[in-house]
Amino acid sequence: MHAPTGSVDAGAGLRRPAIDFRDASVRFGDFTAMGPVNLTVERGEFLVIVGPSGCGKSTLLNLVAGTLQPFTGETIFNGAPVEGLNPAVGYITQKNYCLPWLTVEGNVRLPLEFRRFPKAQVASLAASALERVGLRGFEKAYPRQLSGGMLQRVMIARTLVYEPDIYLMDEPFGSLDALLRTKMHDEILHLWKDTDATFVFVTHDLAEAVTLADRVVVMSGRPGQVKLTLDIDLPRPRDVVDIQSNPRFGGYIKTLWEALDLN
Ligand SMILES: Nc1ncnc2c1ncn2[C@@H]1O[C@H](COP(=O)(O)OP(=O)(O)OP(=O)(O)O)[C@@H](O)[C@H]1O
Repeated sequence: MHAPTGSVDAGAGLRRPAIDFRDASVRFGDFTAMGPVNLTVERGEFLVIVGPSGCGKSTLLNLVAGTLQPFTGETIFNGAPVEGLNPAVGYITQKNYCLPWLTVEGNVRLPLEFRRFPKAQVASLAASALERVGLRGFEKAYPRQLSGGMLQRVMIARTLVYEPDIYLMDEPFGSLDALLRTKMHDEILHLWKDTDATFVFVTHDLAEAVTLADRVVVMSGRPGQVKLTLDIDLPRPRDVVDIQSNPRFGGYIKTLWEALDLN
């Protein structure tokens, strides 16, 4: 489903951004949960969002997925407003949404079967997705037989298998231990490098944000608005351990911490 990176808007001669939030706000009843937000996400960008609990980070992702509609403004995705569920989105959270009665392979095949891919293609794409996340040999295992990290890899395989234009990741590694999380950072950076897709990643972990991001957005308290956007000018490809000793790493964390202003 990837549009080629570097694709050109024939009319304007401009590259279209992946997402453009224009004065987007969300209400639940009388209560404004988020916004208004104005934010552009470039194609192929790795954008990380941080902000206090309840400020509307997941809500922002839900606008892109089309599971919510804005109360004011609009969400433009690949040049058109999001109306209804957005099939070009891959959504990964920390929850395990594997179907327990299906094998690992059965879970990874699901999105392709929903999309009515030809049978032969389903088998080969599922095999290659499982290979990419290091789960070859576990095709016939059931979710209950897997560790937390392996389950998270199944969720990633189940997403990358249909090549979404955009990965929405809502604290995907929040439930993993620190060592495994570091390993997953390495894997996610490889995945990002190997695709043309855009990544929007929500976290509460500032080191995770700086390790992964091209740009970090700090949201204010509820109703969350964009308080700061910070370019992370650290070299790529990144070694997820070595990068932490880069002299700029700590400075970025301090800037983000001060912008969060949680006191
Ligand atoms: N379906 C809903 N109905 C009513 N209120 C909601 C609904 N979904 C979210 N909210 C409220 O909207 C606000 C923003 O929620 P959201 O989950 O987007 O925040 P968040 O920044 O992702 O939070 P956290 O960091 O704790 O995950 C919260 O106050 C939440 O309680």
